[in-house]
Amino acid sequence: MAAALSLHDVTLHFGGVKVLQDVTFDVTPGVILGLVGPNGAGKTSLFNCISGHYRPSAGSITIDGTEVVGTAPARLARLGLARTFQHPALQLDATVLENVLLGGHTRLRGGPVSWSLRLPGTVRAEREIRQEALGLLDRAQLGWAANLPADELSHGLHKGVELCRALLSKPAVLLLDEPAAGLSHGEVEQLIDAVRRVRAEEDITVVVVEHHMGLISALTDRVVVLDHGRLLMEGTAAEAQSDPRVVEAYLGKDATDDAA
Ligand SMILES: Nc1ncnc2c1ncn2[C@@H]1O[C@H](COP(=O)(O)OP(=O)(O)OP(=O)(O)O)[C@@H](O)[C@H]1O
Repeated sequence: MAAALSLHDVTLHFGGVKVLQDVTFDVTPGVILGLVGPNGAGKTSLFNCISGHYRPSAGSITIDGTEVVGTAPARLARLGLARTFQHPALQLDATVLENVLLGGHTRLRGGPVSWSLRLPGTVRAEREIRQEALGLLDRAQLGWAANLPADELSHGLHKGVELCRALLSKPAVLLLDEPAAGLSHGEVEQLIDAVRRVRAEEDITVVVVEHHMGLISALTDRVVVLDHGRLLMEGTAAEAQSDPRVVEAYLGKDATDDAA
């Protein structure tokens, strides 16, 4: 079930450096939101605040009204948040399937003791989750790689495996951090299709950080533009691309003056 994500006055300081200042926006359930902005704007830092990897210096972040600031990433996963990383974080010596199965962990009831007792409910749930993992890999055209060590796959395929792992947790909110980085043109097209399919088949809210404006235009319902740690504008991708403030943030004031 897609969840609402709300940020209110999120501020992050590293020592004396203000990385994020009073960032406020809402993401409606079921929407794909793009988080864009020039290098160093604070996109990844904001992402890390949402996913619990950074703790904001001030402000509030809620998922369906529940405050999540200060909640550890593992607990956030149980609350329905999943993310991918700019540089896929896979266990390279484990198989592709084993990597995807890590995403199903949050769906198993009980804890290490009941899991190790191999109770019938645990065995049944594990079997179902394994079938779902194989189904996700098949749909991502990665079924052939299920039993290969992740190490043997390319960077582009690692991104696909990471997306399967995130989806196996059945997230209410999915965060994608630069999913197109390092992908070929064809791989970006496949990624766009994959996220569209997820959108059509799952009830899910997606936030995507991305520099690839083709992907942002193709996928997002709305975008939030950050610049120097502040929210610069919010609207559709087309509105953002024609907004003089956004053009100036990306290209610098001189370039916009030249174009005038
Ligand atoms: N752990 C950290 N300690 C100190 N400064 C940091 C840390 N992480 C990020 N910063 C600084 O915060 C600012 C925002 O960085 P961030 O990576 O969030 O930007 P970004 O918009 O994601 O950039 P890019 O598009 O290049 O990935 C930068 O000035 C960066 O140097």
